[in-house]
Amino acid sequence: HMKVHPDDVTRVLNCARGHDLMLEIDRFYFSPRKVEESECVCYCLLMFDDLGMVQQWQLKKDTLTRFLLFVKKGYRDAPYHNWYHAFSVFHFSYLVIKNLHLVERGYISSLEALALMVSCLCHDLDHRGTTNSFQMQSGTELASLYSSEGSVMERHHLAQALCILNTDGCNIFDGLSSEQYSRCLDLIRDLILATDLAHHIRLVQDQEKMAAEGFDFHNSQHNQLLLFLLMTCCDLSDQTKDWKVSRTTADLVYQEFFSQGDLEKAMGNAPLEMMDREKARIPDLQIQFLSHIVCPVFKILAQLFPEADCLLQSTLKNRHCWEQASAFFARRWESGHSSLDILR
Ligand SMILES: Cc1nc2ccc(C(=O)NCC(C)C)cc2n2c(-c3cc(OC(C)(C)C)ccc3Cl)nnc12
Ligand SMILES: [Mg+2]
Ligand SMILES: [Zn+2]
Repeated sequence: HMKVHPDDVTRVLNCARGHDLMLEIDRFYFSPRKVEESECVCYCLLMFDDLGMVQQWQLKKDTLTRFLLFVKKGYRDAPYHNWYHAFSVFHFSYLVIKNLHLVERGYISSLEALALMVSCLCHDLDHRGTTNSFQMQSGTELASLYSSEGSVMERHHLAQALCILNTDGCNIFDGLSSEQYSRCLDLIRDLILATDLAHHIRLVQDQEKMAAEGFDFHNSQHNQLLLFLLMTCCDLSDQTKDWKVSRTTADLVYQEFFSQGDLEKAMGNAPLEMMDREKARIPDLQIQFLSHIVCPVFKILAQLFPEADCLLQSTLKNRHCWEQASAFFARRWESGHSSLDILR
């Protein structure tokens, strides 16, 4: 099983001591993928501390450090679904909590903010770079464990998160009351399961209705819909950064998709066009993904929080870039070139 060396904990704690947050790390345009891998865990500590979470929830720094190191080790080196994805999703939860003043304004409780941050860190633990339908079609061991309930990968990510929390010296919630502890685990369960795309698609109309009506602080359903919306926004946050980040991320996602497509072909199954490196037209697929999934989500966020309008604008700008790339790509595609190198 995974192991974390005590020297690793000491090294991170020394790095965090007297270290102040990197300039502008708390701005929406900051890209967490710029942080050195060896400094990520230290920055997680600093972000928890910056939001007053360490103080408020009596988080012990060595326990939190050990937990973070286990989470980091719990990710595989898939092209996209790796530790850097988890770190960047976590960083975005820090950004929205801090910049939209979600707790001070009473949109979410401090416990919900803590659960959101921890869920972001753990939400894709031990991802293999393949989709839920791939698990089912190829009858993986995860499918045999979870396929009857659906959300196969998300149930595995949750199981891995609970396993780390139950590892000696990693229970960051041992300063919470038993009632707060069970509430926090319920939230983490709901939030990680909410990262299943199918779950999001079922909820998005209710989230749009909530944004149109205006957030009702006395409606617990609005509180829950907002938490799921925030989770999805964090999971998609690369698309709110500049074009280079947005395009690079798409590259990584399609590396995973095309590897899955190759596997499916080798198994005699026909992959989705999106997963078939011979057929997929990435710019057009990205225009669809941004139009149908990404921009609608950040439109809802911007309707609820005017400060978030810059995020919506970034996703629209990135979609425009893909539209220009698509026109250019179509011309090159016709003349036999197929890689994204033309966009470099
Ligand atoms: C750049 C980028 N392109 C993507 C292109 C297509 C798809 C895809 O699954 N299309 C299937 C059809 C039915 C829509 C996802 C993409 N994607 C994600 C992503 C989001 C996820 O789910 C949430 C977060 C709940 C939306 C889950 C998994 C992933 Cl990989 N993250 N970045 C990307
Ligand atoms: Mg996921
Ligand atoms: Zn994710």
